[in-house]
Amino acid sequence: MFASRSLLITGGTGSFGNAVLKRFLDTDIGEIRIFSRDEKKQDDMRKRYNSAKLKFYIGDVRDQRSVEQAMRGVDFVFHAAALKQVPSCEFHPMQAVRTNVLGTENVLEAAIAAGVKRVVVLSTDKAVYPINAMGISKAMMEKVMVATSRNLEGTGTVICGTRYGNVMASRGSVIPLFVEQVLAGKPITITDPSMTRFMMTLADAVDLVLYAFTNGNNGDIFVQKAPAATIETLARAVTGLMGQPAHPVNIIGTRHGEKLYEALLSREERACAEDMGDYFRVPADGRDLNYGKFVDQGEAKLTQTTHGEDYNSHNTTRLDVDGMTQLLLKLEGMQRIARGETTTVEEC
Ligand SMILES: O=c1ccn([C@@H]2O[C@H](COP(=O)(O)OP(=O)(O)O[C@H]3O[C@H](CO)[C@H](O)[C@H](O)[C@H]3O)[C@@H](O)[C@H]2O)c(=O)[nH]1
Repeated sequence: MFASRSLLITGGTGSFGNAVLKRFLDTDIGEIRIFSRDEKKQDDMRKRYNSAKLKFYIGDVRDQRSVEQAMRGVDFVFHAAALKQVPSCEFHPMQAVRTNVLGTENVLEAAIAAGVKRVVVLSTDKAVYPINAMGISKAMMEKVMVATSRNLEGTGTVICGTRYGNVMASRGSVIPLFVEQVLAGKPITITDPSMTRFMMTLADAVDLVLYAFTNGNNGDIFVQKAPAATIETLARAVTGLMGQPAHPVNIIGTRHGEKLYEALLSREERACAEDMGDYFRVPADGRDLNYGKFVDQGEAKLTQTTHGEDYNSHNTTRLDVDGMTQLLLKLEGMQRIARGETTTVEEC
């Protein structure tokens, strides 16, 4: 399937890029291009993988020329470059617009011009009913992807997207923080014990992108059906695994820009989504530039949304402490923590 093909990963030095790489390096893929701003991380990757298939491109999705240069001769693109931190986007919303919205436009335009066959853009549950600048910019990114996809007839390029929830133990996230707090003998800081989050492993995130890559039509957005847990359950599972079930807890309150629960599908999308087993597919709501569906045509399916529910971390399968513990044990870092062999749990 990939024989002699070229794959470009924007933001490829991050944990997602590394996880995708590991999946692809042993296939018959011709080359994998890592595109990012970070020369130090690129150098680390070059040494770590020591593979002739890997090619490194210093650039920024904001810089159209750097994107165009990296795109020449590419067959497939995974667009992971983004500003993902809620607080920094909240303070610098235009930076989120530049990277997440305009940067995505640059990537899509360059991909179409270079005749790339398939592009998958990565989004987040925070783009659904967004309340913070990171989520709003990702929601706009999705709109740019869908609008661009309507114009692709005759180009041979297919672009689609994925949304995922919290990737467990990603850098700077709550699981490594809880582990650190337990090891330092400090109380665990819980925002709101009843807050829920979808729980996905990095491997799940890669599977989802590969599913979209294989099955996506123009403008589709894919989400994975994922379980969720309350933060209280998560904290209990972490402390239990570390042999400290009675570790003290400090309730600190909800942080700015944060929701009680996240949604992977809005009510309106859920009414139109196709159930693909482990995944939902949200098709683009118009395949051409006829605005009728937005102006003077209705759709019976959408009427259901009056009564329907979104797909969110409060109404999906709920993990109890045992279930959460089993999921945590899928992470190698967490297995080592449970055995007392290491002090760091971060993925990659
Ligand atoms: O000290 C803390 C910190 C966090 N939390 C809670 O733990 C959950 C997860 O928090 P994270 O900071 O791990 O994750 P966020 O949901 O805030 O956002 C994360 O997931 C996003 C995707 O949805 C982006 O990838 C983002 O960069 C990443 O930080 C939240 O309910 C939060 O309230 C606590 O209880 N105590």
